[in-house]
Amino acid sequence: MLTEKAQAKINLTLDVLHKRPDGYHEVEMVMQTVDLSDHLQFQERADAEIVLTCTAPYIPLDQRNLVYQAAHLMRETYGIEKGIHIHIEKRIPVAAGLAGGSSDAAATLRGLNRLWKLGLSLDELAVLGAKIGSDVPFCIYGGTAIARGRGEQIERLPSVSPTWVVLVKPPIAVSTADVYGRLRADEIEHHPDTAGMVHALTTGDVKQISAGLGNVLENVTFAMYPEVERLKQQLLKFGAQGALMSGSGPTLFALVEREQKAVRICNALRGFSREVYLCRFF
Ligand SMILES: C[C@](O)(CO)[C@H](O)COP(=O)(O)OP(=O)(O)OC[C@H]1O[C@@H](n2ccc(N)nc2=O)[C@H](O)[C@@H]1O
Ligand SMILES: Nc1ncnc2c1ncn2[C@@H]1O[C@H](COP(=O)(O)OP(=O)(O)OP(=O)(O)O)[C@@H](O)[C@H]1O
Repeated sequence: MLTEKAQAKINLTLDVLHKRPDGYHEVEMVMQTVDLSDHLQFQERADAEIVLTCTAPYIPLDQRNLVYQAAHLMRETYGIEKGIHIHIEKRIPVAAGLAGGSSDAAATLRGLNRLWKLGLSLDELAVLGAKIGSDVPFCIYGGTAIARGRGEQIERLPSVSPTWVVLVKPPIAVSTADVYGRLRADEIEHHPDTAGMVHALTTGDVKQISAGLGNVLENVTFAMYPEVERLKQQLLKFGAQGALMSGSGPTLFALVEREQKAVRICNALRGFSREVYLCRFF
């Protein structure tokens, strides 16, 4: 049996440049993985089936699951007829803006590449991953990177110091397509400074990184779910230097310099939310 971890991601910046003729949005985002991860186990089967099991209920285990799509794509592309059982131990909150499904798909591509001894590079896996979803290529590499295009063009950045991250997820699920669908790309007033964030990351200074956080999807999700904005205000009130919504939301995060302070913020948040996580850049 082979295992693979699937890390959650946060968007330190998320900028939309314009809407494209193909319906997707041209983005520029600074992405970072954190050490909150799903655990996947791969076991070969004697038949030719793709079988999924998952610890979390309500997640589809058929073609709708991105893990199924990744396994199917690998078999089709490389003419593999072997069956596979993939067990997903879910720890990343679902429909949260943390790329849980995308990261599971990326881990499946990496895991099957090893299991079936295909010898593919990460760059080759990222090209396959883009066929499944815009966030999948970044999840193939993990770490710190700038994503451009519809999110699939990845420029990897040097790894940064393992900053503490407080995550809090309001009890709602947000559809990424809905949020992009409501965005008016030509009416965005404040674009985050991507280059500034890349520079701030090189200093490792949490204050400077926090000051540069920005996500143009925040206002769209806040308008749909005002409780997300209220929770962001709570996070700031509890002493976070900066806070931001990740991806299309609704998860919010704050970067914190010292562990003790991060623990204090988590404890304060637990009075308001059942889903609070303490993790680090990974
Ligand atoms: C919000 C982010 O998670 C930030 O990292 C990503 O931009 C979205 O990545 P994702 O969930 O992997 O997105 P996909 O599964 O490729 O697309 C879901 C839907 O989001 C919209 N979408 C996605 C990416 C993009 N650059 N422009 C878009 O308009 C499209 O309506 C698409 O149908
Ligand atoms: N392996 C998977 N894990 C979780 N959800 C999955 C998976 N495969 C498909 N899905 C479906 O995808 C939907 C979105 O889940 P996911 O957790 O990937 O969202 P997300 O974290 O908001 O992603 P992103 O940040 O890329 O927009 C869920 O409603 C779920 O039914």
